[in-house]
Amino acid sequence: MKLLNAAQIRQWDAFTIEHEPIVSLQLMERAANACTRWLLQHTLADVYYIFCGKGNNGGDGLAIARLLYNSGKTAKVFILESDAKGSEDYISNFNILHHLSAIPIYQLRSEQDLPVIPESCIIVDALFGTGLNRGLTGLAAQLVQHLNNAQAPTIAIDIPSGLFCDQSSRGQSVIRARHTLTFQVLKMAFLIAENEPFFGLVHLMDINLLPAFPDLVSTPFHIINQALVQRIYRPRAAFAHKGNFGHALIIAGSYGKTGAALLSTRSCLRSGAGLVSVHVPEKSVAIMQTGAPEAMVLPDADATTITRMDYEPDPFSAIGVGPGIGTGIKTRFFLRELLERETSSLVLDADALNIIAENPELLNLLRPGSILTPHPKEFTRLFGTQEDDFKKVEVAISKAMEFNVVIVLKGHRTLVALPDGTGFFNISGNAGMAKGGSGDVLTGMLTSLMAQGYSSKEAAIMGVFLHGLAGDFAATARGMDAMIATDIIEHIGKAFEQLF
Ligand SMILES: NC(=O)C1=CN([C@@H]2O[C@H](COP(=O)(O)OP(=O)(O)OC[C@H]3O[C@@H](n4cnc5c(N)ncnc54)[C@H](O)[C@@H]3O)[C@@H](O)[C@H]2O)[C@@H](O)CC1
Ligand SMILES: Nc1ncnc2c1ncn2[C@@H]1O[C@H](COP(=O)(O)OP(=O)(O)O)[C@@H](O)[C@H]1O
Ligand SMILES: [K+]
Repeated sequence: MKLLNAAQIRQWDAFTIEHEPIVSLQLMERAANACTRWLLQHTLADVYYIFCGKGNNGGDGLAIARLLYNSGKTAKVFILESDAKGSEDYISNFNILHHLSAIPIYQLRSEQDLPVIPESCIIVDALFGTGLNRGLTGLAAQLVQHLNNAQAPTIAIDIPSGLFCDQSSRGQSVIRARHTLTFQVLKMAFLIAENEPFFGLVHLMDINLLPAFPDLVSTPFHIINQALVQRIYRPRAAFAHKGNFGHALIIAGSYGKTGAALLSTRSCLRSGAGLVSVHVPEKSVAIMQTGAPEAMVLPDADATTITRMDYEPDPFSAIGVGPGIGTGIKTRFFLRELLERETSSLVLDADALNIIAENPELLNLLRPGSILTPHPKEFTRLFGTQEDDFKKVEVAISKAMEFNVVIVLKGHRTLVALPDGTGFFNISGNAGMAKGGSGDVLTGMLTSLMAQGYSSKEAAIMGVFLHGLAGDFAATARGMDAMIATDIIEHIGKAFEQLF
């Protein structure tokens, strides 16, 4: 699914108005109706303090005030005054409201006008929407601070006021909403970690924009959804044999970190590979054979670390390397040798990435289409500190292009950055996965998918989606606090079932 920017969303509104046909004011009424329905269903308050700007976001707020009033609620409207005349639909809604004398309208012209806000009311933030074109200053910034200091919860309409849709809002005055009711589609701002304090829980309000529009525009950004992954997934043929599903090799573990090797191997086994081998330090062999009897074990010559390749890498259809291997000198030599000898693409995670970060020339040895799976700290070690999280997305994509690899920047909204310059955000997964071992599980899944012949782009998109979905099922079964990485593995099968 394409992730549109603010300008494209505006064009989509206009396209719908032109082709449906529907006039702009009716579209605003549709948007306000959807928000009002949500407010009536999900909030218990009788009194709503509705703060409006003079653009269309403010117009939404005025229409919501009227609809809440019609539903028996008390609505008080506060208008952030400016020299602006107000958008056409704002003015229309203002005129309707003006005739309804039961709804008080207060004009905010200076700090003295800022109202006392009762704890028991709901604040509706309709100051600025996707039309924000500069940071908030003056009375607007004071009002935002005033609302953020209030005890009453704030519901933002479309986007918290002051938050930019497509660029960083660091250092700006921004509404901190408990919920955001956003129209039709997610905005990029909601996928970026640094914005978490502002948008709260995001709810999509369907306003029936015409579905034909997104096909007409191009964007480098996409959202990974079930439909996309279903198109990638290839069901297993009934007459298939294990030779059809590749041979995956996991290189993982060191003394005290055999668990990382076990988690990657088990998740690799659970994700469909025909054969799975695992290269571990000699002392880990018995643990591996007991913990993952379906896998074949290649013992290292060294008792406690990975040091040597005593086998040819070529027979393996995919190799995943890194979880728990440490960054010791012999392991560093090993990784260099692997990168020099291996002719196909790899999945590189954890300490493999840390070794590369210390020896950046190794980046030039990566085969095209290799997958790197850094978490934010590993990403910083590899590619330096970025000034904000939007920049991080930009750098991930530019590095994917520069080194012709796939970069999976992990987090709540994992980004799959592709060498063709596009970026795919994953929206499955939950905070229960923020525990040691979850990343090892992802490495096993990606290696398994690559071994089965999925391209690195397909494997990365499908792998992060299934990993998150398995995490969501694990959270339902065990709870976010209690779930562990093993529970994610246990639910990989259920995640695959969603693709049939
Ligand atoms: N027909 C439509 O186009 C629809 C639009 N909708 C609403 O319209 C919103 C977008 O409306 P607009 O494009 O009018 O934009 P806004 O309502 O975000 O307001 C933009 C206005 O504020 C001014 N402004 C921007 N940044 C400012 C700043 N920092 N300080 C002071 N003034 C600033 C702009 O110059 C402009 O006049 C959406 O977020 C959504 O809420 C919805 O009603 C759905 C339908
Ligand atoms: N809050 C969260 N929401 C969704 N997914 C998360 C969250 N926290 C972590 N994850 C996922 O769990 C995995 C953690 O990986 P990583 O940090 O490498 O862990 P590990 O140390 O176990 O290897 C990533 O795939 C990440 O996307
Ligand atoms: K808003």
